[in-house]
Amino acid sequence: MIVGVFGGSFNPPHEGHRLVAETAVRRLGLTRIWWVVTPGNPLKDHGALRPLDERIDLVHQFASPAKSTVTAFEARYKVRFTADTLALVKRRRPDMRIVWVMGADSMASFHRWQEWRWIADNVPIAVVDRPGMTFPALASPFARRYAFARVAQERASILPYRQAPAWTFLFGPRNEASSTRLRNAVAGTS
Ligand SMILES: Nc1ncnc2c1ncn2[C@@H]1O[C@H](COP(=O)(O)OP(=O)(O)OP(=O)(O)O)[C@@H](O)[C@H]1O
Ligand SMILES: O=C(O)c1ccc[n+]([C@@H]2O[C@H](COP(=O)([O-])O)[C@@H](O)[C@H]2O)c1
Repeated sequence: MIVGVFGGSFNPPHEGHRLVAETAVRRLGLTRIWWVVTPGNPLKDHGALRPLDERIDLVHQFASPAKSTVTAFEARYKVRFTADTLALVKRRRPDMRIVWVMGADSMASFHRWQEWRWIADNVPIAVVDRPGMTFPALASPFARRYAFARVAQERASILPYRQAPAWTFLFGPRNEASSTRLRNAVAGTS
């Protein structure tokens, strides 16, 4: 079983998230993709964050792509940092191969995450391109420090079988959608 672990605020979910999930399933050959709805990104202001239950419902309505599982286990197990989330999954499900899935904007600031080197050293990572974020991601401290561990996107399907550190950057169709933009549109500020 090969699972893509795709964490997000999903505040609200949008087509960009769907593209990330579909891209990861197809190009990595995932058995399932878990949409892990965070109780709150440790680096973000939570002022505009909708309640967890509401975001889970929205992701459920939205995460129709085949092979999707929507989960709020971070809240259930009281973990918030991704390193703890991934350590928990590895401990509880040693039978599974996992890949951390994120967008290029997250890769650009990945070096600010708690224990980011532990994540990179222990879990293969797949990054999906995002408009405006290609260069910041590929010039990031993560990309530079782990340049030796990059897997060419043409070989992305071997990533789940590689010992970490291993990561790939998936170019391809991109989507402009953003939760901030959707929230601002609802609030009438854009
Ligand atoms: N349009 C997109 N293209 C590629 N990746 C995306 C896109 N939108 C979100 N992601 C990725 O999905 C994950 C969850 O993102 P998140 O829920 O923060 O959405 P967001 O649109 O970036 O939200 P916000 O505008 O509130 O910061 C992150 O890994 C992020 O990089
Ligand atoms: O662990 C961290 O330090 C950390 C810092 C920033 C973001 N994350 C995780 O990255 C995922 C995407 O977050 P977001 O808010 O951009 O959707 C989500 O699972 C967050 O918990 C994790």
